[in-house]
Amino acid sequence: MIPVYGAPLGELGYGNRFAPNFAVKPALFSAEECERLIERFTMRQAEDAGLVGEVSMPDIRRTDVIWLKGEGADEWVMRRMMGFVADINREAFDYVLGGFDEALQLTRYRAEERGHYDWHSDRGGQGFGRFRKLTVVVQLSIPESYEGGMLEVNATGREEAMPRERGAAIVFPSYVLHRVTPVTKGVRHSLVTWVHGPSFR
Ligand SMILES: O=C(O)CCC(=O)C(=O)O
Ligand SMILES: [Fe+2]
Repeated sequence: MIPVYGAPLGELGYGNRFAPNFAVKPALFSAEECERLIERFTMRQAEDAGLVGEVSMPDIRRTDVIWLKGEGADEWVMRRMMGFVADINREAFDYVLGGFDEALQLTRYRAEERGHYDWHSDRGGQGFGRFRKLTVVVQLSIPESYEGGMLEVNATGREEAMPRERGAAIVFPSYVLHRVTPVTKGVRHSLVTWVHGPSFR
């Protein structure tokens, strides 16, 4: 049973006992796997598989990103995500999903630049951004190794802090507002995946 946070409402007649605002799966990735992904930032000059990008909208967002295509040496990451999303969607969200139409994002937030990402929704924008239905964030860093950098979601008009445990996956509908507060000490890393599909109906 996948733990689902956000009150289960019981059977209300729509065939979905949970319909959660978000869900959390502890330890989707092991400590070693998180470390392996974080290392990509130190190897980045040698990268040829991953696309490397800097994001410049510093008021809204101050992060470094590396894009993983989920192929070759990174295929295991995509496989883990696909299996997990299939399970959590079946158990909790029950959305009609199509696929993983964008690269996976490795994100780094550094205290020295007050790394952060202000309130936003992942839906909209261009291309496949309009078809995002679920967002999955994996906490890659050791919680004690950084301060600030809280992932918060606001699905109901109330801000809720997400767990920080290393390897935990947090899933929410991509339209839900969320943010990462400024990192004030150390570095926070995350892995972000979007799942796409046809419009809600
Ligand atoms: O790093 C995170 O926890 C969230 C990142 C995010 O919201 C995004 O890249 O859209
Ligand atoms: Fe986001």
